[in-house]
Amino acid sequence: MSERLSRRPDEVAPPVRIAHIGLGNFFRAHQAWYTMHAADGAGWGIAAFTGRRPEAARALAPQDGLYTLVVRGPEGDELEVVTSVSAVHAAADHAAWLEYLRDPAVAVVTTTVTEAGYLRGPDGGLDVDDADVLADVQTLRRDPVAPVATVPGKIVAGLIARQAADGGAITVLPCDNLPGNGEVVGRVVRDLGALIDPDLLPWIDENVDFASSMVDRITPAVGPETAELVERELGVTDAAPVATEPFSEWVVAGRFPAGRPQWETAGVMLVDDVEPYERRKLLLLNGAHSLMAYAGPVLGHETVDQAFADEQVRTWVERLWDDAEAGLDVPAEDVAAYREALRERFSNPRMRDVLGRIAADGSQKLPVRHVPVLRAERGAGRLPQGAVVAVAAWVAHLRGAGVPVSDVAAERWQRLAAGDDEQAVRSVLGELAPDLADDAELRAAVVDQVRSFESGTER
Ligand SMILES: NC(=O)c1ccc[n+]([C@@H]2O[C@H](COP(=O)([O-])OP(=O)(O)OC[C@H]3O[C@@H](n4cnc5c(N)ncnc54)[C@H](O)[C@@H]3O)[C@@H](O)[C@H]2O)c1
Ligand SMILES: O=P(O)(O)OC[C@@H](O)[C@@H](O)[C@H](O)[C@H](O)CO
Repeated sequence: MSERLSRRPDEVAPPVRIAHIGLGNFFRAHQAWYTMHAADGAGWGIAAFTGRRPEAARALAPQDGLYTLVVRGPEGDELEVVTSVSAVHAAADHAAWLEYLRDPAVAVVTTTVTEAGYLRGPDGGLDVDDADVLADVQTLRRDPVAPVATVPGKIVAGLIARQAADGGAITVLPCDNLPGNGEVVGRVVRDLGALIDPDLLPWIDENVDFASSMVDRITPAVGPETAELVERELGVTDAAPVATEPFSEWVVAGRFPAGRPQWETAGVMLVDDVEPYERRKLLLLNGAHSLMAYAGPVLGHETVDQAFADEQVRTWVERLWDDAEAGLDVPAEDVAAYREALRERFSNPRMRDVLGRIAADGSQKLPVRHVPVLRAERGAGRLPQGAVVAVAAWVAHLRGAGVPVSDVAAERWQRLAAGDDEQAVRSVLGELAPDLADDAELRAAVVDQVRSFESGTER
């Protein structure tokens, strides 16, 4: 067995200036990589906390935060050891979290905790009925430095600690696939802050910059072959390697009052408004991903490249892209180039991006990836066939077709989708977008498609 990957005695970890929650694969393939490649990256270390379970921190701590990023091109792999993660902590290490947030040198908090991790209620604000949120409210009212469990709870606790320590201004930069992710975080943090201490809100308004970002780099779950490859190629044991694709984009809008790495020198686009980029990515890439995640397994496919090689699936995806294009505020030639890049990215056979990864938490994703297209196209009097297939495939998935359901709100949505298919489609559409449930032509198209998925007549 080879030696464990770790820093040599002369290799100093960069000083911590970023605190991150969600030590998953994507953070390690994306934000940590950009930070390392920034011209001033040697001055920007990241203290990364797991979101819930401690395993990722346990794997990375003996490696001093180092891990190998395997970039899987269609022809071969490139390996690189990422050095920007200076410290790793389990989610439960709340004292360490507060200490970083008190430190004026820490200028940015980033998050990758999935769409569900922000705990939004039906109106987009904090879900104040959620048991974990309620528990955090009680805890923080009792003792602002006591351990809390939710992401909004941790951010609020950190801001309370920073205010008390006079740590100064800071940026919170979410990196999850959510439109207006900065606004989303700003809202849940303020909602929670108001329940703990109304005096916190003016401090937040003055000192906290909620920045937004569009993030893009397809990063599949990691299998054992990745560690075997690292061992073979680099001659070290790495308990936490990550595999990703060559393509990468990060578009960021924020004020960064306490500073930030020179991310633009590593290819990050700093803009005033991320919305057009975000919309393009969510409707085209993520919309197609979700369509394939529900429809692909019904047709016998396990991975994105297998599904995309199926002529029927590809036709649906192209149709979905046609449907979405009308609602994009991006020049037509950019959309054409983006679609062409997606065709290549989805066809990369070496990624082995399993559809089950993408299928999780559809209840958080369809409202963002498909409902805007359904609304816009129905408003224009057209029937968007691609979005119809995506919704129908999700309904069939909730009813037992394809990969097993894994969703934070599985019980509620499976209940809505159960029983008579016409009623099921009406209920699911009504919950996704009440205005769409009254649309008989749309309902009929979705019902037809659900029936063909369930009867196997797609083949
Ligand atoms: N993987 C990708 O291709 C990709 C690309 C762009 C954006 N993203 C964004 O990154 C997120 C994470 O993807 P990943 O590939 O790193 O997944 P992952 O499974 O490797 O990591 C998920 C991370 O989220 C944390 N988490 C999950 N639920 C949480 C909760 N309720 N509260 C707190 N933390 C929670 C986990 O602890 C873990 O750290 C995605 O949901 C997406 O929004 C992923
Ligand atoms: O990460 P999620 O769960 O929001 O969505 C699943 C995929 O669509 C997503 O991870 C893409 O791979 C990613 O957004 C590409 O940048």
